[in-house]
Amino acid sequence: MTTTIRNGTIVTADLTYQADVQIENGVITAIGPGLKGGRELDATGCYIMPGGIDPHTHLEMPFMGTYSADDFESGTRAALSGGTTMVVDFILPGQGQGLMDAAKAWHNKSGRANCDYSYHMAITWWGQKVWEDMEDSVKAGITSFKHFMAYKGALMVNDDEMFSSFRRVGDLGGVALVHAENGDLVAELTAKLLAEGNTGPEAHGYSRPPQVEGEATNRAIMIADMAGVPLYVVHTSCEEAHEAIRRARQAGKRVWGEPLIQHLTLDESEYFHPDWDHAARRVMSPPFRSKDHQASLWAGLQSGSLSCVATDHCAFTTEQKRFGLGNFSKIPNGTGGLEDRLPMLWTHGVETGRLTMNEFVAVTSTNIAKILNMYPKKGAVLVGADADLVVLDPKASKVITAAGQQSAIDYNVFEGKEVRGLPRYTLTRGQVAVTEGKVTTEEGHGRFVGREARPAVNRALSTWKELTAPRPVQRTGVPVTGV
Ligand SMILES: NC(=O)NCCC(=O)O
Ligand SMILES: [Zn+2]
Ligand SMILES: [Zn+2]
Repeated sequence: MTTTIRNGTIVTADLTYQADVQIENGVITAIGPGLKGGRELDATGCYIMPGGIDPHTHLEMPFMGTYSADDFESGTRAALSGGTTMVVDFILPGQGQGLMDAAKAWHNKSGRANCDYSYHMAITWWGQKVWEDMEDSVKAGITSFKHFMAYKGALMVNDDEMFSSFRRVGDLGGVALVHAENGDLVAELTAKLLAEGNTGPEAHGYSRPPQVEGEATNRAIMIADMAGVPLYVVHTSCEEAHEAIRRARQAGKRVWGEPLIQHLTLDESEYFHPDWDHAARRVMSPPFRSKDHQASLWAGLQSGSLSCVATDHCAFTTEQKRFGLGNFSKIPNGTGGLEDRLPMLWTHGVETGRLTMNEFVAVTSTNIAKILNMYPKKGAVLVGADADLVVLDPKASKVITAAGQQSAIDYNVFEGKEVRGLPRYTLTRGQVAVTEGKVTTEEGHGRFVGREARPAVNRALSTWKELTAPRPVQRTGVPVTGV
């Protein structure tokens, strides 16, 4: 099956130029002027870009006594509808559960995916079995390992466990990920707020101030440095965390930060809304911050100290959010955004002049493809790359509404926002899944993308560690005192 995208402008992370793109059997086979043949898609006035890659989703995730409402079918349908052609979801082993056992459960769920997907493995407990399974995980193509420094009593791991795990990840050539919030302090602050009668969703933000994120981000960076492992910090939401990442990068450490589209465009005032449901629907961790923090995140994307824009798509219905009526700490944490990430970033990033089009591609697709070692199969418009593409129409606009979305939930945190930069077409491995808002996804079309370990970075880090490791000084002429 041949498809040709004609008359468009190709925009990648480093180039902008006019050319047609030809696709055979899901792969880009030719790029150049005057291509013809097969099914022809007109891209006049549009940009042909690598499809978005969302490195942070939780589809059908067991969490806080329930499951997130979007599964791999509705979640990836929402993704494609908004121009995202790949998601990376988190496998969450239960306490005492083997990593590969949990991976099997995730593979069972993801069989319904409409677009390609990959996984990060969460380290939710520590022991010999986990240490052993981590190698099997890497052999199975799951080479990034997430550590929750928050959610005490549930997913949280302690510093000693994190240090052991980070060293193992380093030895295996993987990447360590962290949810960086100080879980002990969050638990203390939560108990105090509840005891003082602060039970509403606005207290969620007070329970997780920027200091708990800044402290944990800095701690994770230092532990990763000692372990000799590259570190990816998920959902960086505030200047304190960004500052730690910026400083680490300037000092030569291999650290990346990931702001979310929600933190870039929504602020803490949402939690003070008089409607409890409105506020609770926006409860996520870290919480929305002040506009000063937003400015810091935008500056990070502009300067390159922050690398990827994700969603942390973890959507709960209003009914699920109401588990926390009378106690904010029981509101399931998470918001949606898969369908809206690209148009929101285009509108608030490219249209405002904060980002160039090429930077837009870098932070929505190419950077994470490189970090997770799947470039140029993903994240590229190159001959031989998978034809995961978005033909983005910069003039097409819509107003975001829950009624018009693919996600299974009954609201949208971006409700009422007007956006531009919509897909004229979204292609997943060459298959057209979206045509000007009409969604024609195929359940089960998505394939698992296994990733090789990336030992080069880790080898560089461990070579430096080895060179600078403590050594006894060999002295002469000093009397030996024996034991
Ligand atoms: N972010 C959030 O509130 N929910 C999803 C789980 C996580 O990433 O912490
Ligand atoms: Zn998290
Ligand atoms: Zn998450």
